[in-house]
Amino acid sequence: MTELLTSAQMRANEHAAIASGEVTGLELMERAGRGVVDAIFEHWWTYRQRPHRAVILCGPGNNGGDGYVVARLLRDLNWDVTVFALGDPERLPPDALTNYNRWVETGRVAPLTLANYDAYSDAHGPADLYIDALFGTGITRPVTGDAWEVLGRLVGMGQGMGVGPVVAVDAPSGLCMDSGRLLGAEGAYAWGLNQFAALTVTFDCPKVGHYLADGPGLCGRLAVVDIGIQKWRGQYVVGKAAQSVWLAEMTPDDLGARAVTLPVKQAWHAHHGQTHKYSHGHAMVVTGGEGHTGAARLAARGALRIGAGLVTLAVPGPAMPEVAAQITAVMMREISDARALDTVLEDERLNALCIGPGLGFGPARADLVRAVLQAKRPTVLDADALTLLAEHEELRDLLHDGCILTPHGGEFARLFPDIAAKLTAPRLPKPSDSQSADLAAHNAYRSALAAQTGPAYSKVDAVREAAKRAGCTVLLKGADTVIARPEGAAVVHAAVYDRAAPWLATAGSGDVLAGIMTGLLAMGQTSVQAAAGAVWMHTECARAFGPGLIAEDLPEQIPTVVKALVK
Ligand SMILES: NC(=O)C1=CN([C@@H]2O[C@H](COP(=O)(O)OP(=O)(O)OC[C@H]3O[C@@H](n4cnc5c(N)ncnc54)[C@H](O)[C@@H]3O)[C@@H](O)[C@H]2O)[C@@H](O)CC1
Ligand SMILES: [K+]
Repeated sequence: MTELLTSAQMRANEHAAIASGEVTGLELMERAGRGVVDAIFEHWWTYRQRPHRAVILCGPGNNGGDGYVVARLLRDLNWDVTVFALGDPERLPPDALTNYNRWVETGRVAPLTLANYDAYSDAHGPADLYIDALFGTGITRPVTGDAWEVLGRLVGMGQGMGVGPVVAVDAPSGLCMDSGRLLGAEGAYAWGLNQFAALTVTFDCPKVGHYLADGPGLCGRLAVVDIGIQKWRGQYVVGKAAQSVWLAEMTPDDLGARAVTLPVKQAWHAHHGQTHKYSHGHAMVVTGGEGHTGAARLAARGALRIGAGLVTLAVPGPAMPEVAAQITAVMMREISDARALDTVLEDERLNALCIGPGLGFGPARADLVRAVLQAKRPTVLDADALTLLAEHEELRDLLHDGCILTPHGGEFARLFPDIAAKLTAPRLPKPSDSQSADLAAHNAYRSALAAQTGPAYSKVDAVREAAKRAGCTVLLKGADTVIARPEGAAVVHAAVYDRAAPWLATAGSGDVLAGIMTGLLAMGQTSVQAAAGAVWMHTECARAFGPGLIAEDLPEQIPTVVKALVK
């Protein structure tokens, strides 16, 4: 799996590399700048054919330093390059200053002001390429003033004829690379979340913020450039597992994805190498009442298709005919109440449980959740079970290490309202109209904005906090799904960039996900393996099917995806 780094981890890697004496900061900056140019040429072959006109925005730190390297390399290829610099270039850090000095030997730099930028644009019209090298991992507070306004001018670039795209160096400026949240809430830039960079070129490893929240929308596409510092990765080992964030991913030739796909592979091979159906586990999915069994049936199908040896639906008596009419390989047991469920769960061979899809509400359903939790098996709690957990504190007290909670945003907010509030709160609320109209109030807002420092609270922070409180694995769904353990290990699964599958948002899709996860638990995977493997498989199935997908199609794609995986 690919590790996703935070800004602090990236800085630590860079320091370790430079401290080793094997490489200098200046060399790293040169590699970074060259990597950006190479990535641009790889994405737009026309730029390789003849020189074009570029506008480069350079910031006050090393991200700006990368920008000066790019400026020089493009100019060496006879490009017409205009650089706007934020702040006093003489105060740049040493490596960036060296590259600034090299650039000004022959190039020019204009101060980055809105007036200068607009005057240039009026005189020359749109450029062929815009490079945002204002801020990278060193961003500590919202971008304000003219720099923010000029970033707003870049929104939508690349979308008209003859208007060049934006390439972001390391990240779109203002993006918090730990949370994927744009620091700063108002203005054209903040509203152009899906129309900013066409390409973002980052270094060594992708960062967490490239995959969460606003990150993918702002970044456009993501290219990762190797600057030769892999061997210093992970020098920040104190409490490493608890700080690490991994990307759940997989391409056929992507060995990095093994940790996620291996559970699926191992389980699959084990499935074929052994003969007894009980050795592949026995999953039980609890259904809702009459007319509400579809969701649990979908989950059961997912569990069976992924490879659980046996899958049984626990069904209330009156719903038995309805279920019987619609299942074949899945079995069913009558469970009229919690006592009956207790009795059935005395069978230790039932080694993974799923409750919630279509379950319904009320005391009798809460009792079923209690029975499931008291059985202390690896358990997926989804949908209505999550709402019941939110309503009943005594049920939450029964959560154990083998549980996986799989909330979507709304369910998460019901379960962990205070944590959800931190996640959704703007770092500063938008000013009211009257505040905006009042200059003094507006300026006060501006200074409060500028005074905010540090990375924004992220979805990873939130899910880690929730997992710690719940004492079990928590998976918060979304285009950016985050899975976290109580001790802090986290996996991000992002159905973004090349893996976007918006048609996965269809009724019953979550039920299948819960079922695949339960199947993997039955097959002996740990909760993180099962959660990460299931969410990856779920998206792959959607991608394999394509648009037009309905939830029933998902389990039926599993064999195709697994076949490709184990080939
Ligand atoms: N870490 C690494 O291994 C490498 C980093 N490189 C580049 O260096 C960048 C990081 O450089 P820095 O740490 O200098 O950080 P940045 O260049 O991202 O920005 C830091 C500067 O901006 C100021 N600043 C932060 N927020 C601001 C705001 N809202 N308004 C105005 N000023 C603000 C800081 O006070 C500081 O002067 C990376 O993003 C990358 O582009 C590359 O050169 C190569 C290697
Ligand atoms: K940038």
